[in-house]
This record gives sequence, structure tokens and C-alpha cells, in this order.
Amino acid sequence: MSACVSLNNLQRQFSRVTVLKGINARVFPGQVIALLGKNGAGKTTLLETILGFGFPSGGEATLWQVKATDISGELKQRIGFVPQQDELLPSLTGNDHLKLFKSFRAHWNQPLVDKLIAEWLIPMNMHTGKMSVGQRQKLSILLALAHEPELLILDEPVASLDPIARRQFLQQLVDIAADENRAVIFSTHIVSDVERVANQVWMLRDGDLVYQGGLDELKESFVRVTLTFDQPVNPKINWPQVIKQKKSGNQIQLTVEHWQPEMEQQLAQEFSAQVRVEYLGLEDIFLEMNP
Ligand SMILES: Nc1ncnc2c1ncn2[C@@H]1O[C@H](COP(=O)(O)OP(=O)(O)OP(=O)(O)O)[C@@H](O)[C@H]1O
Repeated sequence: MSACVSLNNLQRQFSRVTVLKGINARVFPGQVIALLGKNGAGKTTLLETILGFGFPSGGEATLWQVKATDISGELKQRIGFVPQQDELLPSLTGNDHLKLFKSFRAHWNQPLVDKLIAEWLIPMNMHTGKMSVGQRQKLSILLALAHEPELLILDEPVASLDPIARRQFLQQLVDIAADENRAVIFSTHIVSDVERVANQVWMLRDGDLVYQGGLDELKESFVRVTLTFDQPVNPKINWPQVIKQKKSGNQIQLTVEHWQPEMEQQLAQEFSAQVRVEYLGLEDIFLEMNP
């Protein structure tokens, strides 16, 4: 199966600030990727560069093997995008937007549109300039879903949605995820949503993708380990997998990445200590990886 997105040493610089520092990644149909990172980590920049909004300073982003900045109108039909700040026209109503978008889409799923309008209670006759932020966000999402894109990119799509709409929207993502021909990348700060719908995680830190892989693999490979000694000691634990260590009395707490189960016994033997391993939830992993 070929990748719908390929990032090869992708770099992006604004003035003298390097925001993306050489990112390598692939997106395959069937993947639902949650893009996580602190404010300013570069999530929006990454999503926009994938979409060909602006040229990379180095490397390249390709969509279906075509440079993102060169993609044809035909390929654009296969993409849906929800920007962080919506780009709706305030003097048009929701229905006007539907008509406009439908006019340049080759495919349009009207039953899906009707269902989402009813479920999300979008006031389609209202000028979008008068809609609430959440109503505008729902409309933006609707417009990105209606043509059933193969690649859906969403920049913090749920930030302004109420809990009910958020659930309904996440259910849509789950439905899309069930279709093996489609891929989703969405940035978010809501870690519980990631656990609900994503099967892949990209963790962006200061412009570097410090983790990319399955959600379950991330949880298995990132642990907190407590070493308990018979008496207060001060051993040097310089394993490369240990990214943080904190001493307290006769215990040392380690944060370990790339964890392998056999490391439990290795630690016990090398440091003559009792070893307790604690698997972490995604929120704790995020906090540990983004000190
Ligand atoms: N056009 C631009 N010119 C200069 N700097 C920019 C530009 N766009 C983004 N940046 C800088 O790039 C960095 C990353 O911004 P970006 O919006 O990609 O982060 P983010 O991870 O999406 O943040 P947030 O979670 O707050 O939305 C920030 O320091 C920002 O100031």
C-alpha cells in the first residue's frame, strides 16, 4: 500500500527561526494520526506545509507522490481540511457555503450532510458572521467531510465544541477510521480524545517529531520505574533510555523510553535493587516527554 503523505527531511523556517527541523514520516490509508505538541511546537506549521501552504525551507512534503506545493485540482478533491481559525465568509449563510462548496466538489454525500446538520444543530440559514465560534467550527468540519476526502487534516477541530458535539464529531472520525481507504491527521490538546479515536501518535517537540508510531506501542515503550535500595545510595544510572531520574531517600524514580520487559531484570541485577514498573496514561507520557 502506498503512502498518501510522505515527509522527507521536511524543514520550515520563518525569518531566522527554524520551526520544522527535518521531519521524516509517512501517512497510510487507514491511519488516524493524533498530532500532539505544546503551544508553539509547530503543529499548525506542519499541517499547513503538508497541504502545500507555503514552501519548505528544505526537504519535501508529497501527497500521493506529488510535491505538496504542486498538487492539481484533481488531487485537492481528495483532501479535506479544517483550519485552526475558520475561513468562512461572514456575509454568507451556512447554506450558501454548502452550495458554494458543492459546486466545486466532484463527489458530495448529501445524506451525510443532512445527518450532520440535524445532529449538530447548525443554523444553516444564519450568516456565518453571526454564528457562535462553535457553530462556525461545526460548519467548517461539515464542509471538510461532505466530499468524503481520502485525506482529512484537522487543526484542533474540537477546541470550541461542546462535549456533545465533540462526541458526535469523534464518532465521525471513528466511522472514517473504519474505512481503510481514508486517513486522518488531527492536532489536539485533548488527550482523552486521542485515546478514543487515534491509532497513531505523532509527538512534535520544538520542531522535531520525537515519537511517531502506534498509540499502544507508545504506552508500552514509555514507563516510570522505581528502584528501591536497602539503604540510601547514590548510584549513577546512565542508561541511554533513562530520560529523567529523581532520587528520594532509598528510592530512585526513573522515566524510561524504549522500554523492553527484560530491562526490569537487568536493572534489578545491575543496581541490586527492587524494581517496580508503572505504565503511564497518555497524558502523563505527554507531560514527561514535554518537560
Ligand atoms: N508566518 C510565521 N512567521 C513567523 N513565525 C511563525 C509563522 N508561523 C508560525 N510561526 C512560529 O512558529 C512556531 C510554531 O507555530 P505553530 O502555530 O506551528 O505552533 P502550534 O504547535 O500549532 O501551536 P498552538 O498549539 O499554539 O496552535 C511559533 O513559534 C510561531 O510563532
